[in-house]
Amino acid sequence: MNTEIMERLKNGCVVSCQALEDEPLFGAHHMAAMARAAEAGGAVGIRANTPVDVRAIKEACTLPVIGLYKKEYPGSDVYITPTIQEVREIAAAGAEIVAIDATERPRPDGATLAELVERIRAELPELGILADVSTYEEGVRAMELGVEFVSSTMSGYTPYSPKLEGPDVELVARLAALERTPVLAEGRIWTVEDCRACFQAGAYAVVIGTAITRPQEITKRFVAAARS
Ligand SMILES: CC(=O)N[C@H](C=O)[C@@H](O)[C@H](O)[C@H](O)COP(=O)(O)O
Repeated sequence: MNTEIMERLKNGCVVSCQALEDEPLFGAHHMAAMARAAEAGGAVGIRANTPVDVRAIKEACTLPVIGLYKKEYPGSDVYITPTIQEVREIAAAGAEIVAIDATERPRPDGATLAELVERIRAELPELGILADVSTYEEGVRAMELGVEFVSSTMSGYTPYSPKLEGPDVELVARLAALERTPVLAEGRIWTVEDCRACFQAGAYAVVIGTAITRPQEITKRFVAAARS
């Protein structure tokens, strides 16, 4: 992929602008506004779900977009851009990078991670690949496949990864120590201290979602604090 875009992400904050159908801010218009706010605040990139949101965000701001397409298929637990079909749609919407599930769980179409990566390279050679992993072993495997980025996104969301309150800083540190593929820290980054800890652990960039773009969850935390 374009190395200039990789450089733009370095040492920066990526804001994940996602709202599912059952959330108050669902809709491409809201997500595009969130992306503009993130850009105004100095974010270096946006992470966004669905082709329609990616397209609206590309029109609304100038930042590189890490696109994903959450889709559930019967019989598979993999839901982040599970097959080549979703990858194609995300690329067509204008994302420079696609985030794919890179856990060891079986994909809905039976393809292995290696096969999916190979297919993306053959069909969409300009597209960067970000591997969403939940463990060190999955991160190493993704690095071996030559992806552009590995992210700690899935740590805490597979049955075999640790359930932590904050980000999995240790996973980021172990993968970053390999000095092989840029490692993004993602998942449950709630505070500036979390963010600093991830950079200190060697993160190439940090992805913050809920703490910036899910007001109902932010409200819940304050409400809980008010009652305690
Ligand atoms: C596990 C999973 O499906 N994570 C998703 C990945 O795109 C999103 O729901 C998260 O919001 C995103 O990773 C950012 O994390 P946080 O919102 O915790 O800052």
